[in-house]
Amino acid sequence: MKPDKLTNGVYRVSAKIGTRDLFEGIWPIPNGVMLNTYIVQGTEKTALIDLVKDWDGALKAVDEQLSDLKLNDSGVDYLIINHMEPDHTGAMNAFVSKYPNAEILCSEKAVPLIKSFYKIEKNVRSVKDGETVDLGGKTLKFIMTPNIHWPETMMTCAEEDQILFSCDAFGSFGRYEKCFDDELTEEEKVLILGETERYYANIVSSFSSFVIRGIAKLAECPLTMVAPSHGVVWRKEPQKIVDWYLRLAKYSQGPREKEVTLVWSSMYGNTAALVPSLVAGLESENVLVHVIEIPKVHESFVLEKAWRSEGLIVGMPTYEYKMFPPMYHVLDILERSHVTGRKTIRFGSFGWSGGAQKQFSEFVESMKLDVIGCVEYQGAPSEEDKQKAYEMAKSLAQAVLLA
Ligand SMILES: Cc1cc2nc3c(=O)[nH]c(=O)nc-3n(C[C@H](O)[C@H](O)[C@H](O)COP(=O)(O)O)c2cc1C
Repeated sequence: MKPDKLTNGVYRVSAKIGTRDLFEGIWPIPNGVMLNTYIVQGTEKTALIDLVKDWDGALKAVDEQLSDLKLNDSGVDYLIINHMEPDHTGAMNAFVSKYPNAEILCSEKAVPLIKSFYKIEKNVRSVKDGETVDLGGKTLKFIMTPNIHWPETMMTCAEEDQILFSCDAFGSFGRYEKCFDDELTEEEKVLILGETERYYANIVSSFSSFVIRGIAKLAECPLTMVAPSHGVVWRKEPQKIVDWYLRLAKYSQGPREKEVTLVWSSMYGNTAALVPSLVAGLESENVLVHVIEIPKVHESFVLEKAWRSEGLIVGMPTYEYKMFPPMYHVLDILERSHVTGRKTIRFGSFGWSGGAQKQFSEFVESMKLDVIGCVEYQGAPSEEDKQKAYEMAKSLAQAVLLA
């Protein structure tokens, strides 16, 4: 791969990570993910913005592209660390060995993290909100954006070129052949829709209030490009990704999309037997439903759909006096990611005592779910249970449409 030129003196070097591993050790990446590093060359100084970790050949790939830019000869004066997560800093010790005189610029909160993660203290300097550094004809301005995604997070803006280096913010899952949004193939245009929403829901959603605050702060910066550390550079429509992230962040408060996520699990088919009636009830009101079976589908995809949906239907049987364990795990993930306030139905079968509903009630409280109703039955559902489920799903659909 060759470095991608954003504009004169500004480049991206990147690695395309394959599909084998999990992102953050938890989220599947069936379409891979990009790790992007940026270089800004002024007439006097050069800065490198965010690193990669040694993952699936990323270090070698990025190193080769840096050689292409002849950085090995001219050197690097500054390493800008926007965010300390190891996918952007893992190569820090290798960087320091290669460029021992470079100054590392980061937020105040990143300084102790650099020390604890990489044992590096020398040449580390914290910068303040709004502080700038002059590279000679190119000015980098630092904007503190805490908790998008860790507390130490900041963004860097190349002022003259109006390019925002946003690290995790405005990122997407997926590998893309070319660098820019206007170079996406038709297939990639479809891919990036889901992979941006899934990235947001999986990685960023619990920090949505900070995203809303951060985006308000960015209003002062005119943008011609948004350059995140995962995904593509948004050049044709830089505002599109900002507005899209704002919409995703606002799903935390509502209104959300007038859709329902129906997530279910079943050992022997008695809980599953109610799914067609629920789907029919929703479809009778023309409400889009995402039907997902657990644990066959990873919770990453449940979170993506549940994040955008106004309605939620959860079905699971009782298992050892509690919920069927895979569904407990899914609800735990939804709760941690702040999927709150959804209009909700719960359904499921039990054998003799029940117990799933009691445990589910704890999530109702912690997730502030707006419960429309519950259809729970012993063994197989009766025709009456199915009719009740149909009517309840219809009421849910009507409530979703009114939201
Ligand atoms: C390992 C196991 C544990 C179960 N524990 C309970 C229980 O504690 N209380 C209960 O009422 N039913 C219990 N059941 C019965 C199931 O809830 C019942 O078979 C139900 O119909 C299963 O729904 P499904 O067909 O959707 O899997 C258990 C079943 C299994 C296999």
